[in-house]
Amino acid sequence: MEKVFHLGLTRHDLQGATLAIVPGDPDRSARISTFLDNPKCLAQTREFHVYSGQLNGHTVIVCSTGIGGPSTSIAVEELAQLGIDTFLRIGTTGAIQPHINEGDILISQASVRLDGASQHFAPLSFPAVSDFFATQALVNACTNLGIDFHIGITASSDTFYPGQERYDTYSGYVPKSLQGSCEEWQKLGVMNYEMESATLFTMCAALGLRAACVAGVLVNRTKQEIPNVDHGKIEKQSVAVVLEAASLLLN
Ligand SMILES: O=P(O)(O)O[C@H]1O[C@H](CO)[C@@H](O)[C@H]1O
Ligand SMILES: O=c1cc[nH]c(=O)[nH]1
Repeated sequence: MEKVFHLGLTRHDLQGATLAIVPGDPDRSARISTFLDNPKCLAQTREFHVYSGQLNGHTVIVCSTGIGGPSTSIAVEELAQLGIDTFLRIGTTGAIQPHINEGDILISQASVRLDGASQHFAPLSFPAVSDFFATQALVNACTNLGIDFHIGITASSDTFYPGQERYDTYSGYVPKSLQGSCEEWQKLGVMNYEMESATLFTMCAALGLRAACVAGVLVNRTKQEIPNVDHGKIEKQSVAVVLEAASLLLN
């Protein structure tokens, strides 16, 4: 059986799994796996930390994507070759609407394509839209767990600094084309910034795969730039949501 290029795994290793939970952070992969029965580390290569485990008797994969579209596209392409057709991203994010609080849960219905990788899958006129049923599962998961959430549009950028209009303390430089972009997204009702959903949604929609995205808010950028929150607490809630959504989709 053929191994895929980066993950170095075969279909046999995934034991028939069809659903993957995809965080950005490799360490989050390991933490999520501890909530599965019989967790097993399948691979740790570059930013891709891959685990398998059982959720209500179904095999589930957890695979970190690293930061940004290019590595996300590799993880998704290779997991799809191994039999995965459903991708649930669990991330962290920065809110840009004043009514969204730190610690809130955001579900991305669709994303503004501020990335480059998605254009390798479909032209910019093609929407970065989540899968309706996978997103509905995230909504139902929040309802079942009694967790409040916001659902809406996410701006998904290749860069953390200029693409999210951050004026860093080194150069303070954001190119003209991105100056004022945050205010524009705010006016258009965009909830937040993160860095993978545009690639994930576009490529999955283009390739006939299902994708959804949930994120915990680390910072509200209308109030401050540097997070001052308990990351563990925020992660705990979003992990609970993604695991419940995975259970709903698998049953
Ligand atoms: O916490 P993760 O899943 O990595 O998500 C967010 O955090 C990273 C930036 O700090 C980007 O990957 C962004 O999308
Ligand atoms: O503001 C933020 C916070 C987390 N991740 C992002 O991409 N942006």
